[in-house]
Amino acid sequence: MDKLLIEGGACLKGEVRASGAKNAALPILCAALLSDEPLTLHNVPALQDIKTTYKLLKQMGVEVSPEGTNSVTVNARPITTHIAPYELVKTMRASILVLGPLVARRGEAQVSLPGGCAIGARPVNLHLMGLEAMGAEIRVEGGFIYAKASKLKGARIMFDTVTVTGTENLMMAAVLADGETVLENAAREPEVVDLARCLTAMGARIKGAGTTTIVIQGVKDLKPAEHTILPDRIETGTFLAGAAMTRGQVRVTHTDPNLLDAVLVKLQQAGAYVRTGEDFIEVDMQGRRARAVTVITHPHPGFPTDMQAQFMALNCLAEGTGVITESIFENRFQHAAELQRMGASIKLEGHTAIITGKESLTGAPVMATDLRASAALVVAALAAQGQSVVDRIYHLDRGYEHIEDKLAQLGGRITRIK
Ligand SMILES: CC(=O)N[C@H]1[C@@H](OP(=O)(O)OP(=O)(O)OC[C@H]2O[C@@H](n3ccc(=O)[nH]c3=O)[C@H](O)[C@@H]2O)O[C@H](CO)[C@@H](O)[C@@H]1O
Ligand SMILES: C=C(OP(=O)(O)O)C(=O)O
Repeated sequence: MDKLLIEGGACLKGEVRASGAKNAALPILCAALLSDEPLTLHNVPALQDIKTTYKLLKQMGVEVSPEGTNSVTVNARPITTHIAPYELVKTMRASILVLGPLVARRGEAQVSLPGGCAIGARPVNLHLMGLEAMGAEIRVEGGFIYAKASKLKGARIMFDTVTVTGTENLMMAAVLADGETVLENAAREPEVVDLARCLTAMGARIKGAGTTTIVIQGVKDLKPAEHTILPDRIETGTFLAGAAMTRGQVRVTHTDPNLLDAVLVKLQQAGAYVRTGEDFIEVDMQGRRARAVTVITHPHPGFPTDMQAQFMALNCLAEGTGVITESIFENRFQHAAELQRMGASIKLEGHTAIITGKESLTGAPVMATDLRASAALVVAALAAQGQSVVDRIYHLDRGYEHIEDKLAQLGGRITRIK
């Protein structure tokens, strides 16, 4: 299993390009299942989750070409099976996103309950409730979801919790349903909006994406389309947090500052000078130590839970005491114990972490427990004194494109050990 060897004491400086967003590319690849016409995508990040999705689609008979480049054409004219097997689905949360499209297009789906980051129970009851409201018969048995509907019907669906993939799954299912579907208390994440944009380019009729009410008028079929995946706001934020922790100056290009409002406010509160342009963000700490910040995670446009671990790492080195409250996932503080191994002072009280910043952290062997926890450990190790080995980085490879190359480009001393 690969590890990262990191020599600490870095001051991250320079320019780095943001990749396309994992959490937009994955649902959009699944959206290709809705159409028997080709979908060409650009800015697709080279990630393990993307490779897994290609495997999943290909075993359904879908053509994906050329693989391994940032532009790809997905052609789902043939769908030879409606089964998403456990071996492929177990590693990746987003694989649940084949459920809606398969039921809509094939009238049938058998999808293993999904894996992904172990940051909470992560049930899919709202996805299933929505499909049932649209007329599907659902049964969960032996770790699989079985769904059947000769033709989905438009429905009014009220989510009692904001769910990103739940909103995406039902939006996709509704695209080919009979009549109108209204999704209330829908997720407003930029990745939901990007999916809606792509579906619209494919001929879907969707209004309200980016608000809490999304209205979809079902259409009979879709047409060939082309779409560019939006920039990864979490990858962008990770590099910016890394700059703040290491007292450096980093410009992330090919990104969009409008996607990161809540994160940029916190970086400013931490004492960073933040400059933005149409497609770049620059954080400059001018060699100063960050101030601790208080963060509460919320659905978009609130502070993203996917940036929580990186800000905990930032607080570990900041001046003063910062409080971090995780309100989305019940088990998303696993990085705290690993940061403590590096000398951090963190007190956990239920959903809250109280962090008293230290002047420095010390390198240590640490274990990456989930994707963003891994990212937090990597940036903490870059800022720490001495050497760290970050183990179990397969999580990191699920969601960060060429992370060691990008961080090395910014002056980080980081090597992958095979
Ligand atoms: C592939 C992808 O896009 N992953 C993102 C997506 O995950 P994901 O879509 O899995 O997260 P959700 O938005 O669904 O989860 C939010 C909360 O709702 C709960 N819930 C969700 C569905 C459901 O049927 N029942 C239920 O109770 C979850 O347990 C969680 O407490 O949004 C999360 C929240 O921004 C991000 O951290 C993930 O990076
Ligand atoms: C939690 C995440 O991923 P997933 O939903 O794929 O587990 C993430 O991207 O931070």
